[in-house]
Amino acid sequence: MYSLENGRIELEHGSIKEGLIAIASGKGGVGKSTVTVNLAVALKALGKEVAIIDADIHGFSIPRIIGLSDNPAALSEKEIVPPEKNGIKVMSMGSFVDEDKPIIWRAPLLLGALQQFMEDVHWGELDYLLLDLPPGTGDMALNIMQQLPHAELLLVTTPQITATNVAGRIAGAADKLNVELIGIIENMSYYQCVECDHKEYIFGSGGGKELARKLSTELLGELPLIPLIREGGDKGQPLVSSKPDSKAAREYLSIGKKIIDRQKGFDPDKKPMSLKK
Ligand SMILES: Nc1ncnc2c1ncn2[C@@H]1O[C@H](COP(=O)(O)OP(=O)(O)OP(=O)(O)O)[C@@H](O)[C@H]1O
Repeated sequence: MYSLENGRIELEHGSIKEGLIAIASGKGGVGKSTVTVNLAVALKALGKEVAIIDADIHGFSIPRIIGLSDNPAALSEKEIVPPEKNGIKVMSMGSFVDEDKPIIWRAPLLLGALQQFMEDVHWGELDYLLLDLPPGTGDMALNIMQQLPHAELLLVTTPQITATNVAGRIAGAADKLNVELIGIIENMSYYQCVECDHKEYIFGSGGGKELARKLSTELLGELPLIPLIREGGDKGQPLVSSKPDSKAAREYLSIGKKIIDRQKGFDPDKKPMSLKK
């Protein structure tokens, strides 16, 4: 599917220098796709070349959140040019897998689509490739991690105890697959009143911190629950690009910096697998 040379991932039509990051959550609706897009925009603002693969089989929402309307272009059967928005290349498996099909029929197609994306897409020279995983500890998320042994895991959770418990489970499964955990992003940490700035901890507090402690990893940031983030996602104008000076955008930039600062090469002893097409 890819090879490793001089500490970077070499693809058929490009390379990844700094990170192949799988973004996961224990359950749906915690804001994983919203976080993926805003983090990508933050990394781009910090000077990195970034691309996203939308592999969330339960709803391919990345194109909507980033505001992408273009489709990939096929140069030939084995060469695909990805569409771009805000300088970020995006490939959504939704363009290749019929969204009306029940999930059990979509799932097997996804691994084939993932291999095709890694091999046939003109990614160019990337610093980061972010992968929006299906939520939960289902086979899909684990299968994808198994295919991409150099992917590292970034967990998104809300502070709620039920969310952090299931998020912990996916981290445990990743650990068994020898996938490294980068850290935890707590989303919807608190609601901040636009009138008086008062913070309300709607889903409780401290869940992300506690999970990070349990998993011996870092809590990379705590993002507020604010209408601006939801509106940005609905309009296809991610907050980090439309309101870069907002407190939430600055939190995303701080998370992006932490990810960049921890940069280390890809482990040459891990071997990628190829699937039969
Ligand atoms: N911090 C936030 N503040 C306000 N709204 C948010 C925030 N994060 C996400 N949302 C909103 O919550 C909803 C769910 O977000 P999103 O689709 O990103 O979740 P998800 O975890 O990817 O869900 P799934 O995996 O089930 O598709 C969306 O309407 C999104 O705009």
